[in-house]
Amino acid sequence: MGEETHVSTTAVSPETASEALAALRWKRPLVHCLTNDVVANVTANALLAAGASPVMAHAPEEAAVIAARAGALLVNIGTLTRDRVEVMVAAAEAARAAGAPWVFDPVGVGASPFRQEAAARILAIGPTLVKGNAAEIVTLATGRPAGRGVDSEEGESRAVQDAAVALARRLRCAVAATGRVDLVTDGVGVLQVHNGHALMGRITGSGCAAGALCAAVLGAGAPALAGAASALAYFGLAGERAAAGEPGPGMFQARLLDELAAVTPEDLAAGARITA
Ligand SMILES: Nc1ncnc2c1ncn2[C@@H]1O[C@H](COP(=O)(O)OP(=O)(O)O)[C@@H](O)[C@H]1O
Ligand SMILES: Cc1ncsc1CCOP(=O)(O)O
Ligand SMILES: [Mg+2]
Repeated sequence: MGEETHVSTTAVSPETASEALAALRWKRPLVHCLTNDVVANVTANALLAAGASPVMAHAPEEAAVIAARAGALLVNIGTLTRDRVEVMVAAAEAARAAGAPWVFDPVGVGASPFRQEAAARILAIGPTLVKGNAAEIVTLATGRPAGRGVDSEEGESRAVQDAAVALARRLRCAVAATGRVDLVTDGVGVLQVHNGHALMGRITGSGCAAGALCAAVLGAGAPALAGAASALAYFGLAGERAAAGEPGPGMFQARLLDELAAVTPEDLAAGARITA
């Protein structure tokens, strides 16, 4: 892939991130999650801790109805089945028709042709934001599987940024590629979110929670680029605080939930590290 150029965007200010969190706490958006079996519980807890209202509903009889009434929809393909693909397509179409933001998390998309084909169908509906780890974003952008299973193994590189920008341009939506530094782009500007801690990569469900928190912030009214960067800065700051004292992965996961609840908009104004 050749190198893409991007123009510099005004960095999302810590105040913008702070306002996004305040709006989330005020509006308490209903976030409909079509997510995987591994992380459903921790995702619901993360949304509740943040101040949003989660609902998990996979049944074909109701998924589209609930998606149309929710403040935002999350579509996460972590534990996909043929039936779930149909439910995801119907729910995403309903969210789009209702004008609600929806986030696509292509968990482990490089793991099998089945996931790649499902992702292509879902992406054709037009998500507001695609949020994946670096390998998942590279896979979607290039069509060549990267990563192993659901893990990234993709370092920061110009190739990841180029992939995110190319994908955003092709899909005409915002794209977030997570890792030690998260990249968020609308295909024109690129923001870097420096918040976070290495322990976040040692527990399952941190990427999935990041996608759910992005959906919550967008559901509270934030625009896609600034909203995704704000949500990732908030999550990263909670991770930094949870890692104080170097807990093991188990305690860290519990403390991460506590910190999602404890971080205030004022804390985020002081602690968000987002650059252009
Ligand atoms: N080494 C790291 N340093 C700081 N933050 C990290 C690190 N690894 C992951 N994160 C954070 O953890 C969350 C999940 O990212 P990632 O591990 O890339 O996703 P996934 O779990 O989908 O593979 C993101 O918010 C990201 O910023
Ligand atoms: C381990 C695993 N297997 C299928 S989905 C899943 C969870 C992935 O969670 P995350 O993307 O947040 O690491
Ligand atoms: Mg993930």
